[in-house]
Amino acid sequence: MSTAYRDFHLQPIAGEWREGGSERRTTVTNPYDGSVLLDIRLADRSDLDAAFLAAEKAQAEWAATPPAERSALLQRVVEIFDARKEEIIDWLIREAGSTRLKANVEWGAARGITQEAASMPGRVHGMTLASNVPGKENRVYRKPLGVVGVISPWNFPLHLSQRSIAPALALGNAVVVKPASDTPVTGGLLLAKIFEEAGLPAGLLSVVVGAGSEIGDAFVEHRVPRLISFTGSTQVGRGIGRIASGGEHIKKVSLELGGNSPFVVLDDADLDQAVNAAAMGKFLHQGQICMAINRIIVDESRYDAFVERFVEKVKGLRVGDPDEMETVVGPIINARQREGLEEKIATARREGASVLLEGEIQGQLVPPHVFGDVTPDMEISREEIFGPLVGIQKARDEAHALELANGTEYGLSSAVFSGDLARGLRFAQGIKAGMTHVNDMPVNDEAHVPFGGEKNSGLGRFNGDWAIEEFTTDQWISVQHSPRPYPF
Ligand SMILES: NC(=O)C1=CN([C@@H]2O[C@H](COP(=O)(O)OP(=O)(O)OC[C@H]3O[C@@H](n4cnc5c(N)ncnc54)[C@H](O)[C@@H]3O)[C@@H](O)[C@H]2O)C=CC1
Ligand SMILES: O=C(O)c1ccc(O)c(O)c1
Repeated sequence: MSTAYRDFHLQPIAGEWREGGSERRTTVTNPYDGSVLLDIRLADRSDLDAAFLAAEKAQAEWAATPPAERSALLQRVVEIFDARKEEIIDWLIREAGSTRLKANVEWGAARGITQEAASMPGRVHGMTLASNVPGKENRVYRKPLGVVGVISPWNFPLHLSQRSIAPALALGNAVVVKPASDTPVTGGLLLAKIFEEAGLPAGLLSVVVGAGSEIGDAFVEHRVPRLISFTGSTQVGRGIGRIASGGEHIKKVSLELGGNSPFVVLDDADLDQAVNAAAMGKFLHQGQICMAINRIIVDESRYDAFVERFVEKVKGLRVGDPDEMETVVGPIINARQREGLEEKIATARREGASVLLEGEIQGQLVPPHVFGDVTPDMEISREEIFGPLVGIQKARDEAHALELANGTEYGLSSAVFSGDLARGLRFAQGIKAGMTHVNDMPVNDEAHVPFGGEKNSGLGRFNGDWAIEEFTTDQWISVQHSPRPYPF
């Protein structure tokens, strides 16, 4: 059994593990018990420069590596995920406040996208196209972008970094990652250790642990990255989109942003199935998932029955120590997020929502709160909650339910329950979102299926062929086989 990884106070920058150069340090704590996990000196702009320049230097040789060699390396990463599963899960519990249940889900998602990425090197294809110019042959070469900058959030830190890192490397790119300050280990440092153990050549993967406010803009503005793959809030994503597409060094940008998932229960839904899906889709990871249910919309004919069964189900959810298998609702990641949830609870009450379920907040543990008689203009409907709170709205009929479902700036994930699958599919096709699930919760992600949002939930798609599109680019090369006559 390999010894557990250590020295996470150091960062893998330009092929060496070293202390950051900033004057600033950050202390990473366990959100459940407040214990200090590590103290790390942050990276500064010179670290950022070194990381990007080393990536640029190493990338050309990596891109020329035979696809089978790149696939084999990703396969070794999968094997290390298996060998170190308990170590990875333990870090997700201690650093990200994941329940053991969620940590297993996240380990599986990150392993799954790594396995999918291992198949990508052999799936890249160019094409030849006939030409209208006599004697010309048109060739389209599909090439890696070069260096990819990845910025990831704290909620599913391992998977939301890996779903960019693994495909980008598999396709011949080099990568520099900036994880969220709350989760530097599971958001990047742990993955760097795994790729290093798998034999990834030095310089191809750097992790810069720094405050978004200190190195964030410099990261996006830098000359080297050809794509910024960002996952995070819509607010931050807007700024990144502006710099990437409008700064001195224009580059591609992929934005996976906030969500406000509607969970619609039509009048012919199986209520028990809907209640179970709603509980899981709302309270997994204490609701800190971009796809999590943000609004429950129930046909008024089923509202009372749904509320009664849902509240009864949620009352039984275990809140507490994330390390225990039975725990469903663990800690909120930090004080700022918890305070935001306290404000959302107060605002829901002030705006007239009825309290169907509440509980005492203890430390970072916020028990499930359920509000009834919610209207679309209330903050708890309009804004992303990102916590274990939910409001339930009444729909007059199917058309009103669809109007409510589409009535926000977001369009990431969504769900609809109906006893008639054709009806459910028709309803789903009317929802303006990147992802919709009929008779299931909106929290779904499969490594070969396109993941992403519409409207203010972002731009681009992850997974499968969509990742190949995202992390490569086309070059048209024409070959003039016979002299071309020009008019002058
Ligand atoms: N669409 C999706 O797939 C997902 C979206 N999210 C969204 O992320 C949010 C929660 O995660 P947070 O980490 O709090 O989001 P955030 O937007 O505050 O931070 C995300 C990342 O951006 C970095 N950052 C902050 N300011 C920056 C700047 N000026 N330049 C460059 N980087 C900067 C942060 O350090 C972090 O690494 C929620 O809104 C959630 O909906 C979270 C997970 C997945
Ligand atoms: O955005 C998220 O929170 C999130 C969580 C889990 C996933 O598998 C995913 O693709 C996104």
